[in-house]
Order: sequence, then structure tokens, then C-alpha cells
Amino acid sequence: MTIIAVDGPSGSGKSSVSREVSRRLGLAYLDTGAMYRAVSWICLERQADGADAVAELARTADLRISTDPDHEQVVIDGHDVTTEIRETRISESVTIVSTNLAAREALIARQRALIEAAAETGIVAEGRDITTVVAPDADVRLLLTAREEARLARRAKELHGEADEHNIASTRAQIIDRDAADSAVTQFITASDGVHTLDSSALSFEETVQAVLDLVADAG
Ligand SMILES: Nc1ncnc2c1ncn2[C@@H]1O[C@H](COP(=O)(O)OP(=O)(O)OP(=O)(O)O)[C@@H](O)[C@H]1O
Ligand SMILES: Nc1ccn([C@H]2C[C@H](O)[C@@H](COP(=O)(O)O)O2)c(=O)n1
Repeated sequence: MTIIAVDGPSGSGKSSVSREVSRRLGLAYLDTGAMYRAVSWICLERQADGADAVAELARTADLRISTDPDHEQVVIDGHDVTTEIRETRISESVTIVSTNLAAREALIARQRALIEAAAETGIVAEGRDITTVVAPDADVRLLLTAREEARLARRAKELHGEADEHNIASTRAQIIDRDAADSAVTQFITASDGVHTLDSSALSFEETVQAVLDLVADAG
């Protein structure tokens, strides 16, 4: 089976590039960040109080995520949260899950099971710890990076339509502060041994997708 593991900081292009690569190669696609976001959603919904309550929900919630790159869907305990998990309130609260080690353990086990379930088609899985913890034996392991100003400008443009000074400033918490919190529990700023680094700062989206496809072809 083909497993392509992609990590990187927020706004580096992991999700959009990985989704497109999986489409072009006919592979499944797993957005592990969406799983952290869904658990964050249910924690807010249930007003989970404290680290144990958060970990318990990560272990027990009925979490379903589509691995079809053309059908984005995340359902938790019967609620379709596909759109809601992208809201700012979730981006700003998701570190209650991502920095909780017991919650991480539960989600990592679920992610490994999803990757295993896609054995026949192969899969592109992306997040913060896929190359190092979730699938360290993946066929291709990639750290997708981009300079801070490029990542801020991309996310500001995506959220507000324009990357002016004001929009970039209001996006900062979602990108820089969240990465700082997540860096305490996962290593996604520098590549581990055997992991390729691709800096997309000066590349267009299409050029980045092509660079990943070239890397996969070289590995095959
Ligand atoms: N090489 C690129 N050049 C320009 N824009 C890009 C490039 N790669 C991705 N983008 C755009 O940047 C934005 C952020 O990309 P994406 O959501 O894929 O990042 P991410 O790393 O998954 O972020 P997060 O971890 O916060 O979810 C999107 O609007 C995407 O279309
Ligand atoms: N494998 C992963 C995936 C995601 N996270 C964290 C990082 C973010 O704070 C949050 C949401 O991720 P995003 O949708 O922005 O990629 O989940 C992680 O710790 N490990």
C-alpha cells in the first residue's frame, strides 16, 4: 500500500496540497487536524471541564471522517460538524485537545486504524505528527513548510479575501499562537531524519502539488 505522510505548520498548505495530491494519485485522504477540531467541537458542546473530561471525549465520542478527497465530511456523535469545525471559535480552542497527551493518544490510535482501513487504495495523511508518530514507516514522508509571512498572508486571504495589514494581524493568533502551543507537544518545525522538506513560500499552489508528485515518483 502507498502511504504518504505530510506534516507542517499552520497555513503551510498541508490540507489543500495533500487533498489535491490524493485526487491526482487516486488515493484516500485523511485530514487529522479535522479530528482534533471535531473533538474540540464536542468538548465545547458538552462543556467538558478539565483535561480528564477532554481525554474521555477523545476516547469515547463516535467520530466519523470521510477519507474521500472529493467528499469532505466530519460527523461526531451524530452531528455533522464539517463546516462548524472551521469556525474561528474552534481554531482558537482546539489546543485544549491537541495539547492533551491522553486525548492525542486516543486520536493517534483512531488515525492509525483509518490509515490501515485505506490499505487497498493507499492514502495521503496530513497533520503535525504523521511523519514521526502516526505513520513513521510511510513510503513518503514530507514536511511542508513556508515562511511565516507567506502563511499569514495565505490564511488572511482565505478568511478575508485580502491580505492587508489589518487582516494579517487578526489572523496571527490562529496561526502563530496555535503553532507555538502545539510545538510543546509535537515536532513539526524541522524535519526528522528521513523526512523530506519542501518550502512552498515561493511556489504557487500548482507548483507545490507538482513538487510533491515529483517526490512521490522519485520514491517509487
Ligand atoms: N503554494 C501555495 N501558494 C499559495 N497559496 C497556497 C499554497 N498552498 C496553499 N495555499 C493556500 O493557503 C491557504 C492555507 O492552506 P491550507 O489550509 O492547506 O494550510 P494548512 O497547512 O492545512 O493549514 P492548517 O494546518 O491551519 O489547517 C489555503 O487558502 C490554500 O489554498
Ligand atoms: N496530527 C495533528 C493534526 C492536528 N493537530 C492540531 C494542530 C492544530 O492546533 C489543530 C487543528 O489542526 P489544523 O486543522 O489547523 O491542521 O490540531 C495536531 O496536534 N496533530
